[in-house]
Amino acid sequence: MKLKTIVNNLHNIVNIEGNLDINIDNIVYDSRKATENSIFVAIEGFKVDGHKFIADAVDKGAKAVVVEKKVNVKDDVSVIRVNNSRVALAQLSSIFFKNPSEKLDLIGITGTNGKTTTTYLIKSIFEAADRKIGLIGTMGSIVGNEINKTNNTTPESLDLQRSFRKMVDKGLDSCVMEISSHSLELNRVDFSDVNVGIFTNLSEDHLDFHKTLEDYFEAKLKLFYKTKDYNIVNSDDKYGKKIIEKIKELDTPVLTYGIDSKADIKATDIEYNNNGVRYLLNTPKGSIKIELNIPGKFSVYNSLAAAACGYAYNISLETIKKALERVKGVKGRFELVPNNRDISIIIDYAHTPDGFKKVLNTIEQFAEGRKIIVFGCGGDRDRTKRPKMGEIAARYCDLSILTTDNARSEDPADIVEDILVGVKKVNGNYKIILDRREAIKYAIENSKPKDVILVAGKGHETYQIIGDNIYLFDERKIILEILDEIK
Ligand SMILES: CC(=O)N[C@H]1[C@@H](OP(=O)(O)OP(=O)(O)OC[C@H]2O[C@@H](n3ccc(=O)[nH]c3=O)[C@H](O)[C@@H]2O)O[C@H](CO)[C@@H](O)[C@@H]1O[C@H](C)C(=O)N[C@@H](C)C(=O)N[C@H](CCC(=O)O)C(=O)O
Ligand SMILES: Nc1ncnc2c1ncn2[C@@H]1O[C@H](COP(=O)(O)OP(=O)(O)OP(=O)(O)O)[C@@H](O)[C@H]1O
Repeated sequence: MKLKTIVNNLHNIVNIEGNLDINIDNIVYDSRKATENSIFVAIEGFKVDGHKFIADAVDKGAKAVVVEKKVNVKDDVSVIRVNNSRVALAQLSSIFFKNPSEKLDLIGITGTNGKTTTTYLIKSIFEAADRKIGLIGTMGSIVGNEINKTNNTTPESLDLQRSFRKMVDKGLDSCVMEISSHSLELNRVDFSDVNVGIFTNLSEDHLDFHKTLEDYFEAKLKLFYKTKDYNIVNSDDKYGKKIIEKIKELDTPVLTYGIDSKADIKATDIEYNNNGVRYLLNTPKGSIKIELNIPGKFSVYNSLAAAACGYAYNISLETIKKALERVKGVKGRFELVPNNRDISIIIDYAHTPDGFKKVLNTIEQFAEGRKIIVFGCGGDRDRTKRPKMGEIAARYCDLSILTTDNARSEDPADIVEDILVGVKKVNGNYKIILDRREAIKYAIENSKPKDVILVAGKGHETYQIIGDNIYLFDERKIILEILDEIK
């Protein structure tokens, strides 16, 4: 594609120097990935300034650079100066890949908890309706049978547009994706043509990045001003109510869902058990019984959001029912590990105070024995949530075993100290075992029949990040190994 074709439509240009009549074969935002005839977009990041790597990108063959600052480059390199490199990257990428999101029904889900699960439920509903749908989120991107790991829950705009292009080329007609608050703040989904926006809930998380809960809310809110066809909002959630109030003047219609509030899509007659939930799904077009194979009230919410999305696309209630009922759960989300000790061992990705409350509430609905939790908190991430998670664990559980999560550059013992503040506040019963494998082993060895052990925080992840090293740590395999060792 000619550079001028890309640049002519670019917003926010401050200045252009150099030849635009050149061919561009690639766009990169990481100099290390620059190739012959590429455009390098220099981003001032949180850790380093991409402008420092312009010479590196040019050495590797970049013929144009997009910058925010004045720079000196070789004469044969074109320089496009813009107001905001991240926004420019999003637009360049969309143009370069020929606006692929316009050819997809794009459904974006935002919220603190439930995004991943809801994407999988929607995928199931669309597939049951014979739609061809791709998925992008924490567990990677799925295009047909191909699953690719992604660096972020919501990838950088360039990677996102490339995935959309792939979906269109492979004949998919829709895509469901998680839209993190970071991605909304950092313009990763700018120039993506979003049809439906879904809000699950909002509670404390990521306060290292957003600073206040209000900023976090404002970031999430942006999604609902981008959508064309529907906004689907949880009307039981305090922030969901705020969103409904704010967006009611927009042309995009709002569909609400909930259990306790007046909602368009509503669950009634709910019955919980340790394997799932039954409820009556009520919609403006009628009601139908749902038997979900994922336990907990939060699963009712996630399935209501997914059902509302199916409803928005005119998918029949029978199809929605069939699709929801065939989902057996998502890896690492309330995943039960089979054992013959008559205990329940649950692996769950809950890693926020709200996630903890929800998952422990669910356990309380069926637990007959003691409740034991094994968990740590991530290093180099929001520290404010550590004592809160400690307090919640100690309030709900008979024993909290404090251990290591992805400690990253922090000392695991320091992280545990932060958690301990909350545990001690409510005089919780605790034990510290920093080695996560040993912590899990202790929990299992010291359990009695009917006890419930929740191993929280890592969910689907199969590794542990300690310092700069990534160690293999597949919790489900490790639990099975331990069960074998101690049988
Ligand atoms: C805080 C944050 O969001 N950071 C994101 C940001 O990185 P950054 O701005 O810090 O980048 P940097 O390392 O300073 O580098 C600046 C620029 O120089 C470039 N560079 C760097 C080195 C070099 O040799 N050459 C070069 O060109 C880099 O490619 C980059 O373009 O831009 C990168 C590229 O898009 C992201 O991968 C990175 O996400 C990091 C990995 C991250 O941890 N993000 C988290 C906080 C995040 O976004 N999480 C949400 C999910 C949250 C949830 O719901 O759980 C998500 O959507 O993933
Ligand atoms: N609707 C919900 N409300 C509260 N907690 C939930 C909800 N859905 C799931 N959870 C809890 O949060 C954990 C994470 O769920 P899920 O991965 O679906 O959320 P997410 O929004 O994708 O989170 P992340 O982006 O951090 O992966 C689950 O394992 C469960 O314990």
